[in-house]
Amino acid sequence: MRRLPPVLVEDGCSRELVSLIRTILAACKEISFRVGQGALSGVLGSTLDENIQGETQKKLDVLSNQLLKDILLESGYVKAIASEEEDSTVAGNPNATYIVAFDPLDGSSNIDINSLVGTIFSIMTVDKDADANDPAIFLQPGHKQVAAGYVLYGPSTMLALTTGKGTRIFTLDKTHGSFLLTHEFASIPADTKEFAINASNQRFWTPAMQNYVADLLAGDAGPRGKNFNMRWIAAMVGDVHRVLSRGGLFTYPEDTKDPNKPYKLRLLYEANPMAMLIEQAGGLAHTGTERILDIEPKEIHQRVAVILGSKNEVEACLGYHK
Ligand SMILES: O=P(O)(O)OC[C@H]1O[C@](O)(COP(=O)(O)O)[C@@H](O)[C@@H]1O
Ligand SMILES: [Mg+2]
Ligand SMILES: [Mg+2]
Repeated sequence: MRRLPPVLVEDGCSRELVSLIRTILAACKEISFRVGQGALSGVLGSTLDENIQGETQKKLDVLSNQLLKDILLESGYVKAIASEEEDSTVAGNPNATYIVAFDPLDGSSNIDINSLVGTIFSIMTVDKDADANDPAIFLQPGHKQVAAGYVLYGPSTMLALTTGKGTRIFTLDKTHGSFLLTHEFASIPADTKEFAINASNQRFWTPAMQNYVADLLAGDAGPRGKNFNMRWIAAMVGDVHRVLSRGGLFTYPEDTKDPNKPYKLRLLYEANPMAMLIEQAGGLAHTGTERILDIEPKEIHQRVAVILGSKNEVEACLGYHK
């Protein structure tokens, strides 16, 4: 089986980009080890702190963030980083041209129940003379990402990665510490009978989403004429991995539960990298009104509605939003 670096070199990635991706993965291997140690790691449970978004930080959120931040800033490959767990961006090498946005640990509520979590990352470029201290360098639409990926810490540790030439899946060989190519090109089936949504928010959805899900639930007796199955892992990284593996529709739509927070998922380090991975595997990623990768971000922790997955099913869902 092929190791990651030669695969990236064959794709025409620069030496620097390959090194940057390997640097991110070095931190992810350490996170994988800590997650695998579970209760023995001493980092389960919450801290007494909240992040800038008002969410309680888990000890593993903080540790994962520190590992990624330290290794990236020390590497010299990045001009700046943006993280879910950092109030603002953090400057790195002023002469570098890469910037990285990441969700150090996605699915935090799963940590204490030994369920799926992962790390999501997005890599973009900036001018050499751009100001490393200016958060605005991150405000680029997702179609400008040069690479995006996630590492899923499950029964095995897997990497889904795209540099714009398809989406590949690697598995961490823990005996050697290498990511090996185990799925050359992910291809999401256009049709599906599976969807993922947090149904406890149903009464807060827009009428369009209420109608769409009602028709899915009506099954073969309803207008869709087929029965659907439902799954919810409560970690976007796990739900997206299922969609990449066997198709499906995943959505975290707009809701009115908290009038100050109509959307849950973050654009720069959740929606954008996942949208690139999904599109590169033949799927679609939309908000209901626009393609996720075309959104012009206004701030680094911006949230968006997300509807992604199997092409025909996402289009069916969008049909209700017209
Ligand atoms: O708690 P809910 O409503 O099921 O939301 C789950 C969603 O929240 C998230 O866990 C948010 O990510 P973080 O854990 O990084 O904050 C997504 O991964 C997931 O899809
Ligand atoms: Mg997350
Ligand atoms: Mg997180």
